[in-house]
Amino acid sequence: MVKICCIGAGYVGGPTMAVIALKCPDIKVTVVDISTQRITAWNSDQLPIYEPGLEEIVKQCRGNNLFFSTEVEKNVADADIVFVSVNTPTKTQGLGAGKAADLTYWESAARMIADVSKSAKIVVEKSTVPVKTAEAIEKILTHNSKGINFEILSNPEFLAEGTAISDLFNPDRVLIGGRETPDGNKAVQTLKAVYAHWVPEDRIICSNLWSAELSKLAANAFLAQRISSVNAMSALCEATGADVTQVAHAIGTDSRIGSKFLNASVGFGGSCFQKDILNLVYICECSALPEAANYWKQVIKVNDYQKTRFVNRVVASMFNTVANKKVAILGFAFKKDTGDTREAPAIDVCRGLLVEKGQLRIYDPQVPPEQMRKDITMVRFDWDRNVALRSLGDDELKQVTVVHDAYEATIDAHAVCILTEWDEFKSLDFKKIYDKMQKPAFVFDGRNVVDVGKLREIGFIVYSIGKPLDAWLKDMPAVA
Ligand SMILES: NC(=O)C1=CN([C@@H]2O[C@H](COP(=O)(O)OP(=O)(O)OC[C@H]3O[C@@H](n4cnc5c(N)ncnc54)[C@H](O)[C@@H]3O)[C@@H](O)[C@H]2O)C=CC1
Ligand SMILES: O=C(O)[C@H]1O[C@H](OP(=O)(O)OP(=O)(O)OC[C@H]2O[C@@H](n3ccc(=O)[nH]c3=O)[C@H](O)[C@@H]2O)[C@H](O)[C@@H](O)[C@@H]1O
Repeated sequence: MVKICCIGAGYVGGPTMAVIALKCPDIKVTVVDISTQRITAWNSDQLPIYEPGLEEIVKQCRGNNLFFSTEVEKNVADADIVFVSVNTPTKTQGLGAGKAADLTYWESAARMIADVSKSAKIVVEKSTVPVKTAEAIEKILTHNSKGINFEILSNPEFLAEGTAISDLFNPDRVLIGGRETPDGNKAVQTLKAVYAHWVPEDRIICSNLWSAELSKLAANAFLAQRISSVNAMSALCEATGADVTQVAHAIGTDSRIGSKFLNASVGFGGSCFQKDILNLVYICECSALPEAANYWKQVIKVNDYQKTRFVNRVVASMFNTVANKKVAILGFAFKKDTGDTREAPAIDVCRGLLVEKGQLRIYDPQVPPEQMRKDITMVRFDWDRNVALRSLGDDELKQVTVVHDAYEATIDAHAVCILTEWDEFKSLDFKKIYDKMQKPAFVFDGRNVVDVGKLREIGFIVYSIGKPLDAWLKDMPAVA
C-alpha cells in the first residue's frame, strides 16, 4: 500500500488529503501537524475548518485510510510520498519584509524530512512558494540526508475556499512539475497515478519545476488582477452613471475575456491573493525587473483603494460622520461559505469605521466572535511602506458588539454594510429591517447582493458598488 503523509493540516492539507483518501482506497493517507489543537479538531465532530461537503468525506474515510496525527516524524519516516502544505505567509521582518514569502515553516519541515528519513521519498511542494524554492529544498535535503534519494515535485493547489471539495473533485487541471531526469520523470508519473484515480489524464499537466512553481503565483496574480480591473471600473461607473454589472456582462460575453471572476466588490480578501502577488513583486524586484514589479503592485493598490473608497463612501453619505452611529456589519468572512477571515476586506472596513468612532454590530454565520475581535485589533502592516499601522485597542473594541442574527444586528441601526455575499443576505426581509432602523436608513452593499430598486422603494438610501448613484449620494463629496 502506498503511504502518503501530508505535513500541515490546514485549509489545503485537510481537504486535499481527505479527497485523495476518498478517491484512492488503496492509499493510506496521514495528515500531520505540530498544532495539537488542529489535529484534535480533525479527529472530532467539530472540524477545524468549515467547507461544504468536507465533513461527510472525513467521516467516511477517517480511521480507514485517512488519519490525523501529531506524530509528525514517525509518519514522515513511514511515507513514500510526503506533501508539504505548511503556511508560507509574507515576511514581516528583516530582508524582504512586507513582500517576500516567509519560508521558516517550509525550511523546518524540509530539515525534519531529511533528519528522519530512512528510505527514498518523493517530496511534494503543495504550499505556494517562490519560484526556485525546490532548488533550495533539494539542497537542504541532499546536504542532510545521508545519501537517501529525494525527488522534489511541485504540485501547487488551485482550490478556492468554500468550493474546495467540488474544486478537488473536478479540477480544471492538476499541475505537476518535476526535474527533467529519468528519476524526476518517474516521480512525476507516481504522483500522476495518484490523481489519475479520478482526474482525467488530459487534465493533468506536467511541466518543469520552475514553470509549476511560477504558474501558481501567476494564476493568483491574474485572478486578482481581474478583480482589481473590474473594481477600478466600478469607481468609474459610479462617476459616470454606468452600471458595473452591465459592463461586466457586456465584456464577459467576449469569449476571449470570459464571464467569470468579474464581480465588483468591496475588495478581494483571503490568505493568498495579496501574499502571492507581493511574493511575485519581490521576485521581480530581485530579478531587476522594476516595471514588472510595479505592474503587479498596482493590483494590490487598487484593492486597498477599493476598501478605503467604501469606508469613505459610508462616512461621506452619513453627513461626514459615523461617530456614535450604529452600523450593522453583515458578513465578516472573506467570502461566503467559509469561516476564514484572513485578509477579509471586512477587517479594514471595520477598522476604518471604528477609527471614525462608529458603533459596530457584526454578524457572520461562520466566524466566531473572538476571531473577529482578534482580527480587528491585530497589528496590520502597510505593505507599501512596510510600517505597522496604528493598533486598535480596548477602547475601540468597546464599540464592537457581535450578534448571532442579521436582524438583531440591524435593530436601531443608522446603516447596514454588507461585506460578505452570504446567500442568506439575499433573502432578508428588508421591509422588516427598515421599520426598525433609524431614519434616513442606509444600505451600503459591498457585494452587490441586494435588489437596489426594491430597497429604494422601501425607503432606503442605497449604495451598491459600481451602480448608478442614489440622488442622495450624488451630492456627497467624491471619495478617496
Ligand atoms: N487556503 C487556501 O485556499 C490555499 C492555500 N494555498 C497555499 O497552501 C499553503 C497552506 O495554506 P493553508 O492550508 O491555508 O495554511 P494553514 O495555515 O491553514 O495550514 C498550515 C498548517 O501547517 C502547520 N505547520 C506549519 N509548520 C509545520 C511543521 N513544521 N510541521 C507540521 N505542521 C506545520 C500549521 O500548524 C498549520 O496548521 C500556503 O502556502 C498557501 O499559500 C494554496 C491554495 C489554496
Ligand atoms: O491560492 C489560493 O489560496 C487560492 O486563492 C483563490 O481562492 P480563494 O482565495 O479561496 O477564493 P476566491 O474565490 O478566489 O476569492 C478571493 C477573493 O476575491 C473576491 N472576489 C472573487 C471573485 C470576484 O469576481 N470578485 C471578488 O471580489 C472574493 O470575494 C474573495 O474575497 C483562487 O481562486 C484559488 O484558485 C487559489 O487556489
